[in-house]
Order: sequence, then structure tokens, then C-alpha cells
Amino acid sequence: MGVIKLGICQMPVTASKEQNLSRARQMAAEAARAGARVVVLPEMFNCPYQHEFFTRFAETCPDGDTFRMLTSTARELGVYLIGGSIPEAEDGRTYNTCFVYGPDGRMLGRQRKLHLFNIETDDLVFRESDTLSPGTGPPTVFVTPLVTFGVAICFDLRFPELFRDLAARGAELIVAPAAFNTFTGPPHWELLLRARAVDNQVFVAGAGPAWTEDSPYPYYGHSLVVNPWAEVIACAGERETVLLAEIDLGQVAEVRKKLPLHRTEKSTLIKF
Ligand SMILES: O=C(O)CCC(=O)C(=O)O
Repeated sequence: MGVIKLGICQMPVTASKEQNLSRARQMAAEAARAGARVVVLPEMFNCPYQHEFFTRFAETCPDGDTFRMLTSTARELGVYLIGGSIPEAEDGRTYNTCFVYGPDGRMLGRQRKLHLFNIETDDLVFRESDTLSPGTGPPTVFVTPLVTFGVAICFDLRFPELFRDLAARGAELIVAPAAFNTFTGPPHWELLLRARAVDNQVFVAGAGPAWTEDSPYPYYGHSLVVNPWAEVIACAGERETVLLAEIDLGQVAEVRKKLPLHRTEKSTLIKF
């Protein structure tokens, strides 16, 4: 059980795809220079979180500038690159998809967002399902020589059964590329990440875009890494930053030994 360094690129997202790709690459390089072996980008890192951009910026795997950037960055830096998410076009639909690359630049797999973010409050109205389609099928667990991890995208954080499933299938780390906002972020973001960590006794890492004065969306930032005891071990503010965290994977077994939640007998149903 090793200790790995994780780097989260809390980057600004602009209306220029080219600029977003180059910033993602630069920040991933900064994380790798600081020793990160696993680098994470935020949700919709190549595209503003707005409907008109989802279809306009969508790419079909494996062709497109974003795929080329992700594969060459992972290979040149020799890192596992968890490519946040991008709008992915397939069969006339658009998905919110995370593509994951190994240190040799090979794509290891993809994870589509399973639960679409629909919200209607006084502060924020947004319906992802107006333009995007949800992923289907069981979520992927990525088994690598470094770490076994799963990916859940943003709103997926609100569905504990997804995290339980990933943990039950061996994930020691669950990475959540996200784009929380300044309304639901303050009351819910840290709470959700810590809750998913304490439920499942895993590391949880959330990666959001940075807030800027001219952000096209009220990004919350505050990328966060939580250990299996639900303690925050690294936390960003709202601004652009590369957030680094040392992840001691031995803590997963340690915490599970101290508090064996998932080995207890199923409770007996008593009928009165
Ligand atoms: O769940 C929330 O409050 C935010 C979710 C979100 O922004 C997203 O899924 O993109």
C-alpha cells in the first residue's frame, strides 16, 4: 500500500476551447513537476457550463483536440490523467463524460455522468437534461498498479448508492470532477464529499473549476480531498490553483480495521 501524490487542477474555464486545453495542460505539468502521479481536471474543463457550449464544443471519441491533448499530456508527463469531463457526442446525443488516460497515453476508459443536474431555485435554474443525456450501465472501476479508483461526476455525489457500489467493487479512491456553484456549494459540497468518504471509508477527491470575475458560470471552486476518516486533507479556495494531496492508501485498510462497517452482520428484521 503506497503513498501517492494527487494533483487537482482548479483551472479557470473560458469560452475559448483552445485556451482551456492549453491551461489544463500547463496546470497538469505543474502538478506533475510537484510530484503528482495522478492528475485530475474539473467537470466540463474544456467548455463553459452553459447549454449553448455543450453541443458546440462536443467531440466524438477518439477524434478531436481534447482527446489529442489528454493523450499527449498523460504520456509526456507519465501520469494517470483523469480528464474531468467534456461534452461527448455519440449517436446524435451529448454526454457529460470523463475520459481516463494511463501514463503511456493510452485511454483506459470513460465514465459518463449518470445523474443529470436539474435544479430550480430562486438563485439558480439549470436543466442539464435539456441538452445532455445520462450515462447508463454500471460505473467503471479503474484498477491500476498505483491505485484502484472510480469516477463520479458532480451531481452523482448526491447518490450514495453509486459510491457504495464503487467501493464494494474495490475503489480506494473516488474522484469527482465537478462544477458546483456558489449557491449549493457552501451548504453541500464539503458535506457531500465527507459523507461519501465516511460512508465508504475511501478517499474522495473533488475537482472544480476556479471562480474568476468573468466566469461564465458561478463556479464555487474549493477543490477538496478527504481521507477515509472523513477528514479534509487538502482544500483550495475559489481561485485558480494546483491543489496537491498525499494519499496514503494504507489508511483505507486501517480505518476499516478500526471501524469494520462493511463486515458487520446484516441486521435482523424483527416483525412485531
Ligand atoms: O448538486 C449540485 O448542487 C451541483 C451539481 C452540479 O453543478 C453538476 O452536476 O454539474
